[in-house]
Amino acid sequence: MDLGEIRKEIDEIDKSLVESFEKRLALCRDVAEYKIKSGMQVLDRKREGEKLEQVRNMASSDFNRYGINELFTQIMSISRKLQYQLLADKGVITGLPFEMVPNLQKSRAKVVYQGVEGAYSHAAALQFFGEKAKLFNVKTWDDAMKAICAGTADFAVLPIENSSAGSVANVYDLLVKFDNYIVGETYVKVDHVLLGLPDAEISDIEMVYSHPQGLMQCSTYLEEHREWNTYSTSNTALSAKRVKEEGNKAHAAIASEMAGELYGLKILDRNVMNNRGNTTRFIIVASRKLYEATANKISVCFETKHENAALYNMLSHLTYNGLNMLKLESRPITGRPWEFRFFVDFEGNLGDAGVKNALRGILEEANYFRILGNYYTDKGKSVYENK
Ligand SMILES: C=C(O[C@@H]1C=C(C(=O)O)C=C[C@H]1O)C(=O)O
Repeated sequence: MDLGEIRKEIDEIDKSLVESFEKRLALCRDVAEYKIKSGMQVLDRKREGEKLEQVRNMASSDFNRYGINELFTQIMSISRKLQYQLLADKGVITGLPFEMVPNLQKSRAKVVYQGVEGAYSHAAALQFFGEKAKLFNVKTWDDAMKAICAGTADFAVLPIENSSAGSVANVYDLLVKFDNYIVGETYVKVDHVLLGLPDAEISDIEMVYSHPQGLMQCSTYLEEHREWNTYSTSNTALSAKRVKEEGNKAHAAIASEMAGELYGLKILDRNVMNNRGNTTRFIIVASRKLYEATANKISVCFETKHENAALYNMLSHLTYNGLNMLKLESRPITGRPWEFRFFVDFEGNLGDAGVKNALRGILEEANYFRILGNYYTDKGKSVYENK
């Protein structure tokens, strides 16, 4: 047979596939009407499982069985998405339990950060809230979360990821542990320096203190000085404070220039980071479900069934609704070895129809689901363009 003729035959088959697909979707619309009236859920796992088995059995080879399984998984997923849209149009999917506010009340807010004065979290809090806010610090990130739950602070400022060391895993876990919400974010340029006592020289150094993230972000520099011991502290600024208090010329800290000034230390070396564009993204967390009208980024967290294509199917809700994913993170679920909880950031506002539709789909199909917040991002432009 000639190629042109084979393709003509394929075109005929595709035409009938499209016709059948459209007929099938029209029936799914009827199913949606039925579900709206009866209050039934869109997803029916049992029916889908039986359907897949039925169509797999119709195929004539293992290769085709696999293909048919994949094809029908997608067809049913599209059918569900159509139904969610219809439910949204009919007002069955109502607004989300988040309150839109014109702006966050920043200027006189009570703001908590972890660490001591001079820490990068302190710089982030100042950058986001300005000088008029009432800032205070606590020992741990957990304490910061508790402060907003208790109402002693309106907002907490927590580091969530660094451009070279990656995600701050514990903060992701705290977002699940506490019923608090992300209402903003801010990017801080992290310019680490090596700090020592005023009379110390670089040749005196034997021990370097810093937060584990600080040590990680300067790993190449520290590799060049293998003779130095490193010691983790709970905060970069605290490591500077410790060098000052110990008064030992052999001790140095990796921290910010601001921390060096605050604790009267000398800069022994600059540009000690692996990456000069080193930046940390901080989230602003509150106990209320608020979002600003200008919010353009959504963070959610979900758990899926531990089965083939589970994550792929969840993320297809974003694809199908034209939503751009910004980040995917996973964290182990305590007590369930090798099972993971996923954190997804994507672009959008909770008022957008596409966003509501995607969230509805994920909500129905996930084992666990939470919207962590909707907030404004400039994607770090303020840092990269101004400095
Ligand atoms: C169409 C339905 O809704 C969903 C989609 C299905 C499909 O496309 O075959 C099957 C089950 C449901 O998850 C239905 O309930 O029959």
